[in-house]
Amino acid sequence: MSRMATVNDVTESVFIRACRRESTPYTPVWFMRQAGRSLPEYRKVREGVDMLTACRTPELVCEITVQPVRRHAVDAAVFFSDIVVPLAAVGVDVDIVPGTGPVVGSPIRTMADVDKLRDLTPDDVPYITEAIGLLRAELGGTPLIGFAGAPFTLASYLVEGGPSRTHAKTKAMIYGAPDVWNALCERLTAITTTFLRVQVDAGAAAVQLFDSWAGALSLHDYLASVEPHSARVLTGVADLGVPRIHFGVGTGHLLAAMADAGADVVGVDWKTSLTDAAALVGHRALQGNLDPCAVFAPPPVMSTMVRRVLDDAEAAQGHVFNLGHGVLPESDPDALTRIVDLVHEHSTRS
Ligand SMILES: Cc1c2[nH]c(c1CCC(=O)O)Cc1[nH]c(c(CCC(=O)O)c1C)Cc1[nH]c(c(CCC(=O)O)c1C)Cc1[nH]c(c(C)c1CCC(=O)O)C2
Repeated sequence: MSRMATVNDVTESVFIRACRRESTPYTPVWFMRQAGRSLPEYRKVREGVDMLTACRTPELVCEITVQPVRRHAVDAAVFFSDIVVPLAAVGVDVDIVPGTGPVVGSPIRTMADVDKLRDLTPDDVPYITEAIGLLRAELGGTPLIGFAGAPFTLASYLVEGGPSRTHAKTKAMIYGAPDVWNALCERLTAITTTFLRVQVDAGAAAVQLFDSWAGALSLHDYLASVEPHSARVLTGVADLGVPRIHFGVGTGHLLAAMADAGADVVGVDWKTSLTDAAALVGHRALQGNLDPCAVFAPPPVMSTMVRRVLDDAEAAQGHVFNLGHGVLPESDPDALTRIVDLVHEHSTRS
């Protein structure tokens, strides 16, 4: 089968094969936030266009998504969008403030607030389908990763009203108003599931569920109040047959639970070694986990750090190389290109 595959068959690409834990000629690599402010060509096309407008402009989304593929020769593209795009599409008053992140005009605190949150339908996001259509033609054999925010990470922005270090108001809702919390997460689960399905239906070859802030929760709270909702999202897209990546930051204590939630690939930040992660997640591929600050290391040190991640990943069957979190805006893009080359060179199997 695979020998018959053409180079344009994304389902047989190195990235998708690694997600499925099949043999690959080398370790595939992409970077979270590879499209973004680290690239001068990104800053140029974003001039005078606010983030949410950019996300709703298919030609711009297509160009920005392809930029890092062109420049770094990464093994996958990640759809240029944001986790709050589906929330804005159902009428939530949310804006993305440069240097801050998502800010919500009327935070959700009560059941009446939750009741105002309506369901997403594919007709709410025609620009997503259109952008992915353009990308399929543009990307050829390079797989496109679609993504969405997991219920907890989305809820945190909605409840806090913006970014939060402690997630105090969100945890107060979990502890003090579990009925409101669960109702909110049920709505977000439906929105997120639809948003992922729209992306796969349009041609995304894999999906990543970002529960970026789940690491702020104890294992007990995660299992009791968050994991069931994320699991419903992941099982809600299982029939689509594309690899599902589940990622969070600071989740060393949650990796087994995040794998059990229904992930094919578990994303790991830089604080947990892939050797330790492999022991926790069982029969799943791993994604990660170079420190995003490795780009600031002198070249020989950076090279050693890349090798260490590849060595640690030998404990896992199936490895997608990535950073442990997103590309920092101040990263030198040439350092990112070097990382791609190093990963390919060091992992080439004869
Ligand atoms: C928590 C979260 C958000 N958005 C996202 C997450 C989960 C991933 C993570 O943990 O980093 C997801 C996201 N946001 C963006 C992508 C693009 C795809 C990629 O290249 O990875 C992805 C995957 C574009 C973006 N989303 C955002 C930018 C920067 C805005 C700009 O370039 O003007 C980009 C490229 C804005 C955004 N949106 C959000 C934040 C925290 C910020 C940064 C605010 C800032 O520092 O200015 C919320």
